[in-house]
Amino acid sequence: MELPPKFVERVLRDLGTAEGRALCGALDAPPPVSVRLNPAKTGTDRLPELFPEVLPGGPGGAGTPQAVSGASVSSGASGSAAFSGTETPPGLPQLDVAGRVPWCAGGLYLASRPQFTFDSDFHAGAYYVQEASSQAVGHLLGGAAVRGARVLDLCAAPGGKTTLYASLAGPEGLVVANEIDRRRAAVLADNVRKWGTGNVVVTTCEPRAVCDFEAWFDVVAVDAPCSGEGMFRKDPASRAEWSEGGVRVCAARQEEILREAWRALKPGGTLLYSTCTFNRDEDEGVLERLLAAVGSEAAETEERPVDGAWGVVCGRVGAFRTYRFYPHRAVGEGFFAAVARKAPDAEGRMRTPRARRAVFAPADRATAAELARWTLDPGAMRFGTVAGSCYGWFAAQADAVRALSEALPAIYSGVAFGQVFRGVLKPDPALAFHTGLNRGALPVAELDGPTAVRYLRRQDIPPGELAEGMNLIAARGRALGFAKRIGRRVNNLYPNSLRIIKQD
Ligand SMILES: C[S@@+](CC[C@H](N)C(=O)[O-])C[C@H]1O[C@@H](n2cnc3c(N)ncnc32)[C@H](O)[C@@H]1O
Repeated sequence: MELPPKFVERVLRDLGTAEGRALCGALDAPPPVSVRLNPAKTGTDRLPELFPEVLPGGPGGAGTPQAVSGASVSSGASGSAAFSGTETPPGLPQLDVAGRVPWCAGGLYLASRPQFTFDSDFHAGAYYVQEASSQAVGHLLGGAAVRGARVLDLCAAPGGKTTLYASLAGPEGLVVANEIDRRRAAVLADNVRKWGTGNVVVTTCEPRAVCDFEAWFDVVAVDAPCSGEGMFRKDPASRAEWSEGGVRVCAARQEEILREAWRALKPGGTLLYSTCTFNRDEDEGVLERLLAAVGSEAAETEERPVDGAWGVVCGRVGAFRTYRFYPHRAVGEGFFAAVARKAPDAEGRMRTPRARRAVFAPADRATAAELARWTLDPGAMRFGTVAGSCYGWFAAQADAVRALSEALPAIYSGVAFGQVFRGVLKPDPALAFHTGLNRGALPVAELDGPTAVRYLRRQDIPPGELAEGMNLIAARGRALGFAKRIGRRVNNLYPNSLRIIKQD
């Protein structure tokens, strides 16, 4: 499928012939494959800080950016330790690593595309398959600055960025991941469960409804639905869907979403706007129109260091710093991101919408004691029940989760523990993925690779390694779910909705 002629015409006009041709050429080249490790499940946190100047052996190599007419290529701090890009991170021997994603700790380029479907670590939430440019959002938000923050991810499915924010926010923070499309929201909730951080609420509603939580969030991220020009390489079918009219429709929708996002942001909070498209109308144009609406003095600049070797094209729109990832310059798909802070003295009083219904009931003492047995840090959690199932939420944000869940359609929050019958927990599959699960609460059965795939297919597995009763099922030490042995029989409790159906 050819690139849309109108797109090519525009790119050559906007970027100049040489640059425009380089971009179009890159869109016809094979895409790099990248993943982002889950620090709570792979020990990435024990690796050195990862901003090398050159990607050793990375696909295409980061190279040194050339001058771009009409745009500045910033060179900021080049970061710290050099490391070998061929070094394999601990615990993931099956991934053939070709280099580090320089702007994201835990981001890895792979030398080839493995069959993720048959990798138990993929199902354990040990990593997320995420294109590299998108992984920059953590760095652009200031990385560690997100710890303990209340983050709204307004257009969140399938959850690539949500899981990154969840890792950064930690147990003191909270990520509200909203997705307007219910089916996509269900996939988002699955990915959130697998990531296992326990600090996410998944809602499914229009941006306006979430943003009625005015001046509530320290960070609002809008990864807007867009015309997807940056996906022309990874998803060639998207070329057929593109049109100039589509660009205009997207730009109008983005403007609306961004205005809502601004309402939800606390004065002093950070807004991150991103798209996977290249055109000005959906990128800089949307920011210009936001600033015209809210007043340019309502936004302040937040600077982020960008290493010249990354190949990112930096610019500005008023207070917004902008970052363009072109596939012929940076190793990743096309991506645009912009960051600014709402001025601390900007208008905005915190407003919490009224509860529509009571959702949570407190857990009684015996139930709470049983749930506490299953978690490593019960003191940090608050337990309750929702429609007869037990949940745990980190105490630091439990009141916020309650307020959100009572006013919005929330489809998942915190950690689903399961149901308690006669004082004993029948664990929910989500509890296996929770990084705070106390493995001392039950026997752990470690499966070999082929048996793990049988388990993930929800097929029968031999009772060999299992103790009588409930077992946590793991492969390579990473939890996948639960199974119950009754004599010679094993009840495979892996959820039907998650099971592998693909044939070898
Ligand atoms: C670029 S995708 C988000 C990708 C996601 N942030 C990630 O990293 O995995 C944009 C999302 O916006 C949603 N969307 C579509 N129309 C919308 C609207 N009018 N308001 C809010 N979100 C919308 C789409 O369903 C889609 O899931």
